[in-house]
Amino acid sequence: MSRRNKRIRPADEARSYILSSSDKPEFVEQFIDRNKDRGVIATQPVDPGAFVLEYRGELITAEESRMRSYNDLENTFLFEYEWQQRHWCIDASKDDGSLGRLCNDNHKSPNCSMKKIIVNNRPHLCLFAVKRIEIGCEIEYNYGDAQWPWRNKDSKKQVSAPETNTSLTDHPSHVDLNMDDEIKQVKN
Ligand SMILES: C[S@@+](CC[C@H](N)C(=O)[O-])C[C@H]1O[C@@H](n2cnc3c(N)ncnc32)[C@H](O)[C@@H]1O
Repeated sequence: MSRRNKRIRPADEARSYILSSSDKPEFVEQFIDRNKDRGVIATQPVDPGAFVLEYRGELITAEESRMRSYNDLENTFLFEYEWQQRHWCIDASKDDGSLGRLCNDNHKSPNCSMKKIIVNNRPHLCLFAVKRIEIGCEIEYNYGDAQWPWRNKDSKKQVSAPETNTSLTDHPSHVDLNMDDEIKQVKN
């Protein structure tokens, strides 16, 4: 008798967490350091390709996001992307207790990447592992090409003091207009 592979497909797992608006219990929020403040840590090993977390927030058009007023810190919780020839934004500026919005930037060797995943004809953003992630490792992805101040070693001190940090203004949000990994969800 052939053994059935019961491992859930990453896209199906993503869909089920999207629909239940919940996070996988094997990830936890943790204080990282003075510069990053909070981040997200794996409490179980994660296989390459596995679904990690949804970047949950309010789905609005990019035009709408430009009409709203955000402070510099809130701006870093906006993620702009393209879907069906339109520009969209996930506004995760409100702290809803979800973990995806707390994952920090790593443009050199991220362990996750962001993908669009379409559920009930709405584009969601989810993090998937690009390599094995060991217990205790921080979940990190590449915020995109903007000149984020923490990427410049000289601006380290400035980033650690958000109230005086005005350098984010020129780079208001994560922008990934070329994200080509789209997972179309067809299962209902
Ligand atoms: C989307 S939030 C991530 C969650 C944030 N760490 C928190 O505690 O709310 C983006 C902010 O995290 C910090 N951050 C993200 N990646 C960082 C990094 N690699 N180094 C230093 N700070 C980082 C910056 O302050 C940035 O404004």
